[in-house]
Amino acid sequence: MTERLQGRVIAAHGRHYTVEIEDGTLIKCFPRGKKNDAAVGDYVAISRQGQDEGALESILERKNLLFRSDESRSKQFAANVDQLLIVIAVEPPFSDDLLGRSLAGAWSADIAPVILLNKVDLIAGMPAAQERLAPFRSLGVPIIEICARDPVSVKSKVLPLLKGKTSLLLGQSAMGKSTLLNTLAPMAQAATQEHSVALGAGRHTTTSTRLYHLPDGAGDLIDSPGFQGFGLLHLSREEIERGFPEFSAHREHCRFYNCTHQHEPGCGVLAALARQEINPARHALYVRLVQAKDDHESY
Ligand SMILES: Nc1nc2c(ncn2[C@@H]2O[C@H](COP(=O)(O)OP(=O)(O)OP(=O)(O)O)[C@@H](O)[C@H]2O)c(=O)[nH]1
Ligand SMILES: [Zn+2]
Repeated sequence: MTERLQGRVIAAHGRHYTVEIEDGTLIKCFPRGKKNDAAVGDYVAISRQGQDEGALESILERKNLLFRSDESRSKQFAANVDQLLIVIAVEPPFSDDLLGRSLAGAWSADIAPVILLNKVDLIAGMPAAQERLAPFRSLGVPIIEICARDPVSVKSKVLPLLKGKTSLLLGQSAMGKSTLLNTLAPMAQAATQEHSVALGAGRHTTTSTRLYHLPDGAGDLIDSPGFQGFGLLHLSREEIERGFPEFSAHREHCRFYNCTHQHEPGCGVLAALARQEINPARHALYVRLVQAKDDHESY
């Protein structure tokens, strides 16, 4: 007898998925057919076969789907995300490019980004970090200062943001993402190590994407491996443009309806750039993303 159920994908390991059903039971599911390409966070219909195995029958409608990319391809990795938490640190220096890409990726998928500035106990580095964050602050992105090692700081500043939401945690290596996750969800620690690779000296790094429930119903958190890109190659130019909300008021002044804001005469965005109302680094990132997409498509 097979039983039809619905659940949520909480982990993906190559060809099989861990699906959590309503009563909390974890069911190991294999996709039926080839096109059931589910991502962590997906709500799915399954048919249970035995106590803890089943087949993934279909993916229920998604609110959004995020991709990650390397040089050669984009791969979907998280679905139904309400909020993107981007962990950066006072030290080592974070990448402006990656931060800008993460923000563009979030906005293009209609996800609210929040920057978590970690290691604020390293006070000597604070002025420089604040200066580098100024352009992002002026875009209106909330910047929360934390010390991931300190449970008091994490509980008072991060927990309130998470209630009732699925948040995706993203961070370059060494920013303190694992430390934050372990402070937020102590039970996640064991799981992290189980799904991780030892790097020597007892250090572990995340190798697969996983959804954790925070204690006391505080929210759901998706952790993913350190990232190089934010899967922006699959976006259309219009979607990339949505990743730059500060362009939208100026775009209305473009002479051509299909203006790409790179070289066109009468471009409202370029005019705003010339008046220093748009940050040059942000416009340069936009151009890089559009050109990378064009190169990718003609490849
Ligand atoms: N001073 C200080 N150091 C911290 C803080 N949070 C994390 N660290 C240290 O920063 C280093 C990197 O932290 P991790 O949590 O391993 O970083 P990660 O971002 O998960 O990095 P990967 O595992 O490479 O993905 C470790 O040595 C931590 O002890 C903090 O709030 N203050
Ligand atoms: Zn334009």
